[in-house]
Amino acid sequence: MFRMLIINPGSTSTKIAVFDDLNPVFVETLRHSSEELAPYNTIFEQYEFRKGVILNALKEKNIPLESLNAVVGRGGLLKPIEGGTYIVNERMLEDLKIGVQGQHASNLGGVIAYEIAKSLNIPAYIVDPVVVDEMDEIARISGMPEIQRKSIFHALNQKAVAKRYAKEKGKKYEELNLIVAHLGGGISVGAHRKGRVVDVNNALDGEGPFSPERTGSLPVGDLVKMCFSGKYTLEEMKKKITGKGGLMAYFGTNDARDVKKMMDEGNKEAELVYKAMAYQVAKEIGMCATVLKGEVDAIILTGGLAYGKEFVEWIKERVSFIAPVVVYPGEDEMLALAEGGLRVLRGEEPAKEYK
Ligand SMILES: Nc1ncnc2c1ncn2[C@@H]1O[C@H](COP(=O)(O)OP(=O)(O)O)[C@@H](O)[C@H]1O
Ligand SMILES: CCCC(=O)OP(=O)(O)O
Repeated sequence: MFRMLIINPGSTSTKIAVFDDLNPVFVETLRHSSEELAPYNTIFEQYEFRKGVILNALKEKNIPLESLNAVVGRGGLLKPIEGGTYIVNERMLEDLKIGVQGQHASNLGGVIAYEIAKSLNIPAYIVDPVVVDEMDEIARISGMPEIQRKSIFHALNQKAVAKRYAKEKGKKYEELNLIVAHLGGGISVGAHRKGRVVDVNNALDGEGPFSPERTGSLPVGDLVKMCFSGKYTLEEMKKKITGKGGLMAYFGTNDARDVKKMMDEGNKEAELVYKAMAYQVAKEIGMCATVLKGEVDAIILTGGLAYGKEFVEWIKERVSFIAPVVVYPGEDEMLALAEGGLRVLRGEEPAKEYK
């Protein structure tokens, strides 16, 4: 039996679990409000806070660190790589620390996993990081030669729920065409063609639907004017797009439940913006249907926002004509991380090396 600590830092939460093989000993989601994270200017500044939260959870559950055989973290903004389980090595650590493709909480997954594992002399892994890249060449063309579209998305959960759906239908993931919308702090909508995510919006950096804390795509001309208005620094503009965009910008909260409450209390702006977020998700799903030439076996809605019944209904009413809609609220990421770690610990596959 192998005992693994699983670490999954998201933009609005830290998810922690301990698995004995594939049996969860405990799984916990600690949500972080925007106020709680406000004092930290960079993701890396959150290191001690997030690590502390993880070590406290282990202490509270009376799980001795020495009982662990490996630590598995959600992987961050590395260079584009193929999916799979990677050993955390020095080169990866460096790229996670500098944020070679940007800043996101998942960068801390590998770093914290490495630090905890190092002190125990056990291995640290990451699985299917947010930079898994299976995009078709045609999808990379942006319309401006200097800019290429990038694959940055909830690869771990999108793949995990797509495989779960396939299993439930008695099919192979590689036999199906699926559209998966991960609705979390960031939102990504991916076109999965026969087991490959051939197109997906960059969920981090100004593409796709707006989300609890991101703007998604914006009218480019207006954005350029704002950038050159002299009112904002580069850092301020970046924060407006990622971290302080979307629901945060309109209402000062990244918690969709707060916005729902405002809507229920009669706030018309809250209703309009919450509905607009669902509208943009539906439009993105429609785009993915064209990528798959209309041959779509199912549309899967997942992530924290998929717990919102109205939110799901607003999407469904616009996309149900494309294919059956299946809802898996929350995520399957913790089990997917444990599965990825265990395959390597059991010697079923070698850990990949990040170069
Ligand atoms: N019951 C619910 N109804 C509506 N939204 C919810 C519910 N539970 C969580 N959420 C929203 O889901 C979002 C976080 O999703 P999650 O997938 O956990 O994010 P991340 O992993 O990116 O931090 C937050 O905006 C949160 O308010
Ligand atoms: C960086 C892409 C994945 C993402 O947006 O994750 P969160 O929703 O956890 O912020």
